Amino acid sequence: MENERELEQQRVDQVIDEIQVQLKQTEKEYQKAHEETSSVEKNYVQNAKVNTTEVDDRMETNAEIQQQKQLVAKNIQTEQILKDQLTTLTDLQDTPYFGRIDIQDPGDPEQESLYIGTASLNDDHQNFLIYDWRAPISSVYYNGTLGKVEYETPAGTQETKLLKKRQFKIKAGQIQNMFDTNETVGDEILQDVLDEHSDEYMKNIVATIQKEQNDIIRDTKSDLLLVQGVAGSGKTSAILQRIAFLLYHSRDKLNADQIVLFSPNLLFSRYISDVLPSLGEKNMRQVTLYEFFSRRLQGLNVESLFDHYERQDELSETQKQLDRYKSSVAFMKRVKNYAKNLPSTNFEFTDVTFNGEIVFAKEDITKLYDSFAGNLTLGHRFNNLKKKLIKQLDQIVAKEATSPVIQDQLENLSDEQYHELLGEHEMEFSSYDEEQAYFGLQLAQKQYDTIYNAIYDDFFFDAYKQYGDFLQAELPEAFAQYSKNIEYHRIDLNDCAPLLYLRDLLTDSGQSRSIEHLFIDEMQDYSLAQMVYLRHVFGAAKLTLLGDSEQALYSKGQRPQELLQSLAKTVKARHSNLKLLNKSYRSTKEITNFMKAMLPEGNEIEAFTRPGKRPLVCQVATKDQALAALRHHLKRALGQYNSVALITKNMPESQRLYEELHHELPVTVLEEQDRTLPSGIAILPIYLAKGLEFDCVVVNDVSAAEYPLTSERGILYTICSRAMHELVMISAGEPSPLITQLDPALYALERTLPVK
Ligand SMILES: Nc1ncnc2c1ncn2[C@@H]1O[C@H](COP(=O)(O)OP(=O)(O)OP(=O)(O)O)[C@@H](O)[C@H]1O
Repeated sequence: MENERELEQQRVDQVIDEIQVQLKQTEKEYQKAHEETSSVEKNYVQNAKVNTTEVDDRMETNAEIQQQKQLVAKNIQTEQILKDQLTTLTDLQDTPYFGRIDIQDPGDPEQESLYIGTASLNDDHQNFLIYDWRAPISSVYYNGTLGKVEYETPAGTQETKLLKKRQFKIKAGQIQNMFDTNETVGDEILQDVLDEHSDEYMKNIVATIQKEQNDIIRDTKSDLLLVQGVAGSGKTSAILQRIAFLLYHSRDKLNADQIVLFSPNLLFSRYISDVLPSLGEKNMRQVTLYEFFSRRLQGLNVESLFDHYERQDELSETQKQLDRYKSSVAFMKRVKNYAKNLPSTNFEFTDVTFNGEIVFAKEDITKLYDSFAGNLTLGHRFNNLKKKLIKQLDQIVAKEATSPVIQDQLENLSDEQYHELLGEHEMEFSSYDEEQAYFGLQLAQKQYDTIYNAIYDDFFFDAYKQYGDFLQAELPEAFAQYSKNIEYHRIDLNDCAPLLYLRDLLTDSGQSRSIEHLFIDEMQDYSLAQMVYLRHVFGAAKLTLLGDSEQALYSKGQRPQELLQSLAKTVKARHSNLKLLNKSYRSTKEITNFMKAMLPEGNEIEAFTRPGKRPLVCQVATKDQALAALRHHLKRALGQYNSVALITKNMPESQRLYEELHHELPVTVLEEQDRTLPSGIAILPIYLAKGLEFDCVVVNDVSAAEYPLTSERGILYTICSRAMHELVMISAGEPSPLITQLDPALYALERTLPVK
């Protein structure tokens, strides 16, 4: 093997030589492109300043400017492509590849060695020096054990014989470790990766993708892919590598803007933001449910998922029941039914006013709407209404264009205003009058801009009132609270999806047909009603939903198969697929074994064999002692790890602990709008820690008083599962039954005797 290693190092050196040649070449091309862009830009600025007093001059300048503009845009694009190439080559220079497969195709006497890395590389003679990890043949590396193997290509299933599989760890161009493996992707390198301490950003996992994860990443057939995976099983990692794979697989048809990921919180959004760029791809669009609803309900304060969690404890049983109904598919069906059967006289239209005067009266709008045949679809009728209103507005504007006020403005038009009104258009006027008429109309239209926008944005229809009307008819018990909220410009989370659904159905709006893929992480936090709405919005998208029902903080999880069935029905999927991930990679074996014992069906969870300390339960007698223990462990962990988190059940507890600790320790409380993790110790409630991981997690109080109920299992489980290397739990008094019921061998118990 020593000899082999030398040979492999020689190859690495050769490939790096080639990379360096290409780097130099690309650098030159990039410089050239950059200079060209600068010179075209300079030209463009000078042209834009050309004298524009005469009409002919103005026209010519305008056409030229357009041309220059296009040229600049094209140059910038070329420059960007070259810049991306430079980044890829620079990354490859450090780690050209991580895997090798030796294969022999049927009927071919020769065997071939292929090397696999984060991007492909050819030499001048079109020899593949490195295969991209997403190339069809690369799947053999992740999937196959030695012997006959199959892999999917655009031309169909292919067969080959896998003779050797070799893994490398290469850093700064030097092979640090390499070995042959018969398994999918062997444990040793994975162990190495997982042993490392946490980082501010999540890393890509392409060198160590596991077979089950690979199946998720490369699934191109399902329109609903549901992944149910235990905490730390690589669900988030799988989605991100899947996005990179899809972008590669459909390079000509798909771009990153056509992919949306719903992420649990802003910290998470940033945490994962480096993975795709590290694979040479642009990031997909990311949004939290809160942002999504807030953008669609402008002017209202949308209740966030976090506020929603925080108020759970205050809700009466009746309110909880109402909430459950509003979250159901049945409720969304009622919304649809209501919309379908709504008589035009019950439409909540409103007056459209301009400078205090009514331009369109509510009654007239209703009459107009009523004039369209009832057999048209709702959307059609509404769109016809809009067109008609615009037409009527055009007439008002045309009249206004000849008014003395506008004529007066025309007289005093500056060059700047002239160009602004001309915009991007290339106009030729045969007479002075024609020119005046054109600009008169432009000025009048500008004046009425807000009204045009109001009509385009459906402001002549009051969706909030309409939903109130629906509630009164369908769920009168919920009406008072809803209208009080609206009065204060607020809306409960559970009202958002049904309200928007109603608005969209009645106004034929809100749908994003250009989105091809929708990903939802932490899907256990979404209600089925929200799923119905998201399906409605992203009607053309394929769905990938990832979750862990055990991490549902405030609701009971469903079994995966049942969940798939209800989701497939809800989103009307044709090819649904369920994938389970049972192996947990995040935490040490000891932490995973502790967590899994907490769950009734935890047996299915498999711990990755990375050894560490047993979780520590530190039982003390009083609150003061608990605080002292907390200080002690936080201080110790801070000296040892990159990231330490004190995770609480809710925000008030986080704030209280901050007050207790901030004089002595570098602690920061994280809020919902925070995007970055602080250095030092992060204090945060569990719902903000969703999807994140920390080297050491400290839990403030796991006493029976704090966690008396089995219904709180999800919370404790999710908190514990954020720990990679160490987990410390302080308990003021007897620990929760969720812990005492476990095999005592699973954790270390440290007791401080009560103070006499
Ligand atoms: N194949 C792999 N190779 C290397 N690291 C991996 C692999 N799979 C998962 N990991 C690591 O395990 C940790 C957990 O992964 P990830 O966050 O994707 O899991 P998850 O299932 O989304 O977790 P959770 O639901 O608990 O938030 C991450 O640090 C990730 O990098």
